[in-house]
Amino acid sequence: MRLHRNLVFAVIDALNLIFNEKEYADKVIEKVLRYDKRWGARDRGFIAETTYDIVRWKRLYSEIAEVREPYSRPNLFRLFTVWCVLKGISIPDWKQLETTPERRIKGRFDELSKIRKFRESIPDWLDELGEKSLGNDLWTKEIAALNKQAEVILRTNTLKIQKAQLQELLADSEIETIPIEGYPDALKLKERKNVFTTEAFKNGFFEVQDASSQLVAPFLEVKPGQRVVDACAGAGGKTLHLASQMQNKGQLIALDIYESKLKKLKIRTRRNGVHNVETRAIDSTKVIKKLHGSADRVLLDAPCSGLGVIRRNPDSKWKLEPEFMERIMGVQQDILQNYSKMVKKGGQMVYATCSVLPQENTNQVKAFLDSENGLEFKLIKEQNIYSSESGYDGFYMALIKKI
Ligand SMILES: C[S@@+](CC[C@H](N)C(=O)[O-])C[C@H]1O[C@@H](n2cnc3c(N)ncnc32)[C@H](O)[C@@H]1O
Repeated sequence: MRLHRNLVFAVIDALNLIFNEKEYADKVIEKVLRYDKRWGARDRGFIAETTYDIVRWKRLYSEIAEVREPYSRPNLFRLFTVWCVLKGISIPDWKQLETTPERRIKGRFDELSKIRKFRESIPDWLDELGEKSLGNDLWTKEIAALNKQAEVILRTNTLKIQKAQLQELLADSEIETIPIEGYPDALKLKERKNVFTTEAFKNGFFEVQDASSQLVAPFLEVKPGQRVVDACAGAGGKTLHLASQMQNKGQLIALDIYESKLKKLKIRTRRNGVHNVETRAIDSTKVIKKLHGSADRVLLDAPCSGLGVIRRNPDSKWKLEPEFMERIMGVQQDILQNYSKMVKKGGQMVYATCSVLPQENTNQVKAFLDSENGLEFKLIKEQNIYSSESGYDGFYMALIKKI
């Protein structure tokens, strides 16, 4: 691979913003990709993937290069040099890239790879928490799986098109996909491509949604005509899936504490041809109280550590903090305690997270069921989805019935 100076400089700029200015990686990449309109798909792919790679392996590469935060520009180039050597890319003769002892980099890599927190490039506290929560064997496998680059998975919008038809349509735009067994609406891209510029996307024929996430809406067992509340709807990934499962019939109320996210959801409903969604921002406890005892189905896709989705958000490894974990677990229990009141007798709710930690998952459900508010509820089934077993994101979901 021949390295182009302006693309490498864009990567260094991106790393500076992510590591030193603490900006979000996805936003930074969007910004940096706007530098030059002439860059083609391969150039853009190089910038995005190289930046994500170095973010993912920040701790390992920093240890190898013996550099510390905040990173000076020469030190960011040192991280980049480590990336080149470990990828087997020959280092160009640029003044920014000093002659590097390749053998030393490879030697340090072999040595550090014996220790999980360096090999998997994770903070000490997170490695300790993972091992304590999942046990040594499962955590070792899981964190390795969570460090792999995520594939691009689409969910067919069955309100508009059937999967086979969508597959053909995408093939016409040179996007080859394969169905995934056990995930009825999913298509996996054979090769990473930008799907957002396709006519099929603009026409609302699909959404990009990880395979594990596609299991959540069906777990709630919604039926057309029901009243369904999606209580932590965000920008609506699962709301749209619920709407298609309800065949656009019935009432789907999408709630979130952020109006801005619900606005994005509205735009997506229009593209998807979804007509049965009503959004309401939770700006007081009244919003929930009004819905007490009224919903056939409630989805609690709770805010969480996001540990199950670090394949696609590798910078969250560096943003997560123990204090945040404590706080978010409090929010999760509040959500179970208060939002479960919206379920009517005989109705069902799903509590889900994109985390693999039992503290955020099965323990929260157990604490709820053991509490006074939980007395009228019964656990029907729960599922831990580990990335190391499924090959997709880590998730948890529990189906709970009000008796
Ligand atoms: C895991 S995300 C939801 C993702 C979304 N369901 C989807 O499929 O795209 C959790 C959401 O919960 C929202 N949230 C955080 N605290 C909340 C609360 N107390 N009540 C309702 N929503 C909350 C966040 O704004 C965030 O959008």
